[in-house]
Amino acid sequence: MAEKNQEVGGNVISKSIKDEDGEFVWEEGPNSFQPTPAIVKTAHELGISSELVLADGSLPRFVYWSGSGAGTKLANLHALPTNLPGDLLSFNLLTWPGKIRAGLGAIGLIKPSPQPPYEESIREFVTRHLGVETFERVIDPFVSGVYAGDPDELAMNSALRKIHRLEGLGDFGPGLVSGAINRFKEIADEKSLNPPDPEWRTYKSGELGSFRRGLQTLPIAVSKYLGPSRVRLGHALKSLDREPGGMFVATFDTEEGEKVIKAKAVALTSPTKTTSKVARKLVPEAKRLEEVYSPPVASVTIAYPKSSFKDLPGGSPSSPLRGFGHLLPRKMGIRSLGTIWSSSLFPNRCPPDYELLLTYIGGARDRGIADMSEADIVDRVNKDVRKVLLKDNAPDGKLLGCRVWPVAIPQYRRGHKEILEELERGEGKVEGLYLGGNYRTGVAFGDCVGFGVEEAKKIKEFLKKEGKVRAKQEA
Ligand SMILES: Cc1cc2nc3c(=O)[nH]c(=O)nc-3n(C[C@H](O)[C@H](O)[C@H](O)COP(=O)(O)OP(=O)(O)OC[C@H]3O[C@@H](n4cnc5c(N)ncnc54)[C@H](O)[C@@H]3O)c2cc1C
Ligand SMILES: C=Cc1c2[nH]c(c1C)Cc1[nH]c(c(CCC(=O)O)c1C)Cc1[nH]c(c(C)c1CCC(=O)O)Cc1[nH]c(c(C)c1C=C)C2
Repeated sequence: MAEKNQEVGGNVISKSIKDEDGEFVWEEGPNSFQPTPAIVKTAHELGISSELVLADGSLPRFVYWSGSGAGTKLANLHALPTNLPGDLLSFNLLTWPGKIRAGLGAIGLIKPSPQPPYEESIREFVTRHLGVETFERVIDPFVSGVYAGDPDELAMNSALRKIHRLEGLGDFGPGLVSGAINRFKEIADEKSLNPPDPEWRTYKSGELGSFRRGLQTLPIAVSKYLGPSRVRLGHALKSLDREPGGMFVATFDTEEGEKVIKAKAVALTSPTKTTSKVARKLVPEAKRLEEVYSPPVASVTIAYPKSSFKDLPGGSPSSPLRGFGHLLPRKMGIRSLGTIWSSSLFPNRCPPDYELLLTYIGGARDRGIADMSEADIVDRVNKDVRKVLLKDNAPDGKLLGCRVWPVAIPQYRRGHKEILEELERGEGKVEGLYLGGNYRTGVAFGDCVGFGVEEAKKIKEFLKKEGKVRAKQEA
């Protein structure tokens, strides 16, 4: 394995410090994952199952919405429904007309207008099915909370493809609910065909995962398993060729100068910019990866004393935060995208007198974040957190980390599907080359792990076949 940086994990970076107040553990990239069989299996095989921590799936995801028709809620925080349809009665982020429009659209009693003859954006699809209000108050913040994206640019069939599929999946009507019922049946069938191994850590649907010392535990465990001789840090791939005999020739820039490594198979999981440059000699279609845009996002972690918090839904003075976090719809005019309530999600992330918050700011609709100084970003985040969660007289919090990701999350925009289809055709012509990475696998941490596990099986098969062919040739 070769990696440009001096540590493994890519954008999965977990940090900790101990100071006079106690210990703080935080994330500078992703904060959690939805558990999948591939993650719990990998954790089991690496011997880190006991490090897995699972957050209660019922912790609410809040949306901040003040004024214009929403019912009142403590601190203007509205919990998104987790139990359908039960939670819908108390769900007052939407007005009654908004709820009725969404409900009738979802069950197909308001027939959605036909799909347009071009790739639809998320805004177009959702508005067609569920109405404008659901888009602005629920889906707009959701898109921030997954892609830091622009719902006018993201293509529904690529960015939210599982939901997009529901449109054609239903047996009894055009609504998404009809499709969802069939999808639930498919999921149940898939589960019964591939039951989890009883030795793997079990999890319930809706729970969120991490590791006791943060997400980076997983890539660190992989690199320990491989051992130092097979993990080459500080190796920046600059070109990839192939010898006439079939061996790949990878050339790296390192601190000690240029190094060349030869291999029978190569899995290239670098971000689009690098893959586009390095792979295009062997796969000309990789040039199109230049078109994939990844906006800047900054992550800011600040700890505040528990006494600083307002009265919040589900909170108490000894435990003011109870939830996953809150998202900020663009209509609210608050610059930050949302805040993860890290210490409410996972245990021991900070000393008992504190709460730990991770705020993301920037994204496709706020590209200017890349040009701001860290001090200005932190100042903005502090003001935004104060507005939603803190008492007016709360003292400044303890800043733990601010990291600007200039190229954060690939946007699955219109045309993305076609770029990937071309890439797949090109890749298919170069035996032994495997292209991965979050521009292709899905952006979720779990998607990346799942794709990696499946690709590893293919590579193993390829090397086995290759070994047999060579042995035959040599005999
Ligand atoms: C701020 C942020 C928050 C997120 N939050 C979540 C979340 O809460 N939950 C979730 O599921 N997902 C989240 N994600 C998404 C998820 O973390 C990523 O999609 C996933 O981790 C990407 O993995 P990757 O291996 O494809 O890419 P990366 O992690 O970017 O890895 C690519 C690697 O390639 C290396 N590299 C680059 N160029 C070269 C070269 N020339 N030679 C050698 N190596 C090179 C890089 O150094 C890097 O290590 C978040 C992402 C970001 C940025
Ligand atoms: C506000 C910015 C961001 C926050 N998280 C991310 C960004 C850009 C990145 C991200 N978050 C999730 C995923 C994985 C998606 C998946 O398919 O599993 C990614 C790439 C998970 C996620 N986060 C939120 C939701 C609703 C989801 C989907 C799955 C789930 O419900 O768990 C909500 C959320 N994200 C952020 C905040 C502040 C937030 C608040 C409720 C931050």
